[in-house]
Amino acid sequence: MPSTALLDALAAAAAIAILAAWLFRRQHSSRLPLPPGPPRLPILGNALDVVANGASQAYLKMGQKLGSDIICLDAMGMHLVILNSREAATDLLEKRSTIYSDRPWMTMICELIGLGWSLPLAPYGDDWKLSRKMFHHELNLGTAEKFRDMERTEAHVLLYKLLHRPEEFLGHIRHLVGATIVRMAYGIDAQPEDDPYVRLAEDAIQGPSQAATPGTYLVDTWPILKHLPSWFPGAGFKRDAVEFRRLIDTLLNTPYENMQDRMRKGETPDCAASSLLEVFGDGISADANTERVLKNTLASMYIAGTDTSVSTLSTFFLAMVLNPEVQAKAQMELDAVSGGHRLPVFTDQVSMPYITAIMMESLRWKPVVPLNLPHMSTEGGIYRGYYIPKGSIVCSNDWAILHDERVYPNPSAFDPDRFMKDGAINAEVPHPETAAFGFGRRICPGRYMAHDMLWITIASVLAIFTISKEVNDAGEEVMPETCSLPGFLSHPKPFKCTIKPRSQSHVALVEDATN
Ligand code: HEM
Repeated sequence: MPSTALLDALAAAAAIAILAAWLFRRQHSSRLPLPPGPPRLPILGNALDVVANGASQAYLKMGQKLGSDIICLDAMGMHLVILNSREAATDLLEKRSTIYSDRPWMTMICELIGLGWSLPLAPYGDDWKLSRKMFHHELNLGTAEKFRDMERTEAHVLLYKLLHRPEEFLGHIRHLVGATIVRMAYGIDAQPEDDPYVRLAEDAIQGPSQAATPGTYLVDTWPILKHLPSWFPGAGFKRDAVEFRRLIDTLLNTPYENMQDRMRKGETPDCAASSLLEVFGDGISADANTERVLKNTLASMYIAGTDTSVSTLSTFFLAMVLNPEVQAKAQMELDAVSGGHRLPVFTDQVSMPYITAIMMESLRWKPVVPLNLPHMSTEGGIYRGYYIPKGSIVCSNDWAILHDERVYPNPSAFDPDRFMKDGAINAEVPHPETAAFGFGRRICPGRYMAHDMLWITIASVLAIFTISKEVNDAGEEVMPETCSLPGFLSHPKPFKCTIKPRSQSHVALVEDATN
């Protein structure tokens, strides 16, 4: 039986431990305020201030009203921290990336649809690290260049289609991006029209894109609903999840199996899959864990790379419709370099800074992810005297950063000249890629490939075509709407335009390149 003295000592030790824990909590949480936020209601806190659509602009206004570039909504225990300036985003997401690189777990998309394995949604852990290593191996600044030939070929296919069915330009852009990524990831040459792999990939990401938009599914707010049986009234989300999961599983497995079949037959497709199997496996397969991560990595290229690139290219077309003078200036640059006798090549980049500036401005003017993908903190931390609790959801407001008028004067104008100085890109103006692709350890690993795909497509389209307003039956020009569709990824509202080749000799250039 323990002695009284021992019991006293234990009680004293317990009291000291409790006091120390209390002091620690007090020091690290309650004593310091959260970053500023709107007034909090009892129980609900700021739950009613969380914005689903148009969030980036609403949070910027909220910050301006509160006089702070960092704000915090405390919604029933969930802390949502918005970083409205480049400085705050860099300080937290980059300089303190060891603790701001996790992702929140969204019940519908991560668990029920099962996409928690995909790189953009994966928790910050070993699978994520291995997958980033694979991405880096294939798509870093140097290696991404090996995919340039296929990007150029797909740009030529786009030119051919624009020549023959210009009114379907949005579908053609979608095909260009899908075909490039399927070719790059699995070495599958997509058919020019209605390719089954491109179609599969497009179908498969539709449901998850919808599910990633906050507020679409109640189960993300009340995860307990996931236990409802699928026949239960109101449990339609469970039936949706089964269908979405089936498509995602097909996307994960079918193109990979196609690539492996070809390798077993002795083919060596030149693609990310075979190169990764060479480095991380035995050339044809890898151990079960590595192969699982490898398949996830390849499918993540498609899941994360398509809608984002399609959105930027749609923005480019919209900007050309609205800014004929920008287009004319770009064509002067193109003609001065190529004499109008050939299509652009990647080595032209150095002598075509204005084309690069148009690409930069397309990323800035309507950023694809206006409110960046959420990062989650794995530890509590103090920033500028505010306490940011562990488990906070931290989003950089990329729209606010890219529309900061101190950096980009008259930010709502599409003006590539803002990046130019003395006929070259002005290194003093921050490149929009430094925010449009996110921050820190979670920064987009496909950014170099995206840059190349966008550049060659923009240069090729402007070399051959003039894009202008749609003309209606009465012969009047129709102004396109410039608003974006709702959703966490921003897409310009679909619009019509006129796309005409600049001359017969330009038509001939396309025909030569695609015959
Ligand atoms: C214009 C094109 C693109 C834009 C604007 C874009 C933008 C972004 C942004 C903002 C993020 C989130 C970064 C963060 O959390 O801080 C991201 C993540 C990601 N992007 Fe991109 N992206 C583009 C193209 C691509 C392409 C072509 C690929 C692949 C081939 C790709 C693969 C990924 C992946 C896998 C992630 C998740 C990274 C992680 O969570 O660790 N992206 N992208």
